[in-house]
Amino acid sequence: MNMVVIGVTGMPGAGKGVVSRIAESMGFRVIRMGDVIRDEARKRGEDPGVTAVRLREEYGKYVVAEKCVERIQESESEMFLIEGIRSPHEVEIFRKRFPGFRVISVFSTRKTRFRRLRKRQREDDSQRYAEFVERDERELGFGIGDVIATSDYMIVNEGPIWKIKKQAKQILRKLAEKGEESSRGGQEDG
Ligand SMILES: Nc1ncnc2c1ncn2[C@@H]1O[C@H](COP(=O)(O)OP(=O)(O)OP(=O)(O)O)[C@@H](O)[C@H]1O
Repeated sequence: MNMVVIGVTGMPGAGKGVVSRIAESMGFRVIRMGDVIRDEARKRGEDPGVTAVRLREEYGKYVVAEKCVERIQESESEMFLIEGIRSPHEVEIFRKRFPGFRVISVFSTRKTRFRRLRKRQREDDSQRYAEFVERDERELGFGIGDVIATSDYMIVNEGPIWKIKKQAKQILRKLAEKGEESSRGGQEDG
């Protein structure tokens, strides 16, 4: 089977994690760009938001994507899902390294996302709307809007959770099958 590499993008709280967990249950190896940054932030004793910006300043805009490529190349798996793509430069890297790379974006309104994050309460989740908006702005500054606008698939996640799970499963199954077809010499549809 040919390697299948899929990227997932979306604003904070949109539901990327839900898609990743479905992918994991289908046998995908999930690589979280946020974890790459959080690991580094922990080492530096910094806030992950600060590290995200500094890493790019210190090593350039490709650094997080390059770290993900390394993790993929070191792995034995055949199917990968990269969660948390934030810039068109990152997409460029993955497209170059992995032919057939596809991007799925997840969209939810700001109102819905804030409500979800307030409930989730992860270390970098804000209880204050102003902080939440600041985080949104930071992500938009990386060019995530362009990645969403040019994605190959879009899931609108405003309904019940089973709905996004079902849609994610359908898309992932299709992309996994494509990987199998191309390894048998089938045509890719571009
Ligand atoms: N359709 C939904 N209905 C109810 N809860 C949902 C739905 N989608 C996501 N959630 C919940 O909202 C929270 C945020 O979703 P998730 O963690 O997947 O977002 P994310 O896009 O990965 O955000 P981040 O970039 O901040 O990690 C989670 O607790 C998740 O379980």
